[in-house]
Amino acid sequence: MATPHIELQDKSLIAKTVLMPGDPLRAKFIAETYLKDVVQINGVRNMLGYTGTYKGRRISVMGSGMGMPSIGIYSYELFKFYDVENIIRIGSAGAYTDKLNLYDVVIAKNCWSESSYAKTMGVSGRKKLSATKKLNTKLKNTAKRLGIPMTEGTIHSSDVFYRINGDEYKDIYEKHGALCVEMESFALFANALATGKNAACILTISDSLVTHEATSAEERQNAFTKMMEIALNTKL
Ligand SMILES: O=P(O)(O)O[C@H]1O[C@H](CO)[C@@H](O)[C@H]1O
Ligand SMILES: O=c1cc[nH]c(=O)[nH]1
Repeated sequence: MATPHIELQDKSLIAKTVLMPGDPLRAKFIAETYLKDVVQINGVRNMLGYTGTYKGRRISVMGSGMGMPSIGIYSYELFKFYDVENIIRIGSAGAYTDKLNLYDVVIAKNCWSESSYAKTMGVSGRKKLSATKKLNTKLKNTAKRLGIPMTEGTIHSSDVFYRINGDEYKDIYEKHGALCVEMESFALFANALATGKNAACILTISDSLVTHEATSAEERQNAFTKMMEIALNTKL
């Protein structure tokens, strides 16, 4: 059974755990760099997805696209129609505090958003949704074992990348405690709630709204390997 956005008929070809970067080419990089015995599981709209093995365990990796409507579609189809149990988003984020530097790794304890996604879906009227605690615990243990420092906290899931008021982040940092901004976790966490599945989000700082430092497009695609290795080395 295929869905409108995932062409795969045989759902057994998708692993129970899916790593989900926004960028489909980051998914391709992970498959080519880390996985063995790789098969492509999706190519619809170029939203590349792969299943392979990592240290003998089956794992899938698939792009989500940018923004909540996009990850909302892919993660719902994976949870609801392909029997996926765990989705770990591995994304890039802009820092809201000078305590975070480029390439630092952040794990979302929860995310705050202005988005109406959870309400529209009928899942929650709340503006702050949590990651699945048991997933976060395992991811944090892996990071510790690998010696990779990881900051846990609230993140901001935004509907807008280019805001007219470039200082708005200061209020969001102060009022909601959001350490950094990305654009998908709120919808992913809402879909996990809607389907009774598990979701987490690990991010690499790609730029800073405070210092205006930034990484290149190529680095965002291929160089954020610490978060990939934390997710890949976590047994679920
Ligand atoms: O690097 P990814 O995972 O795409 O994540 C971040 O990058 C994109 C914006 O450049 C948004 O999707 C945001 O959430
Ligand atoms: O959503 C995002 C992702 C990275 N950097 C930002 O400033 N925003």
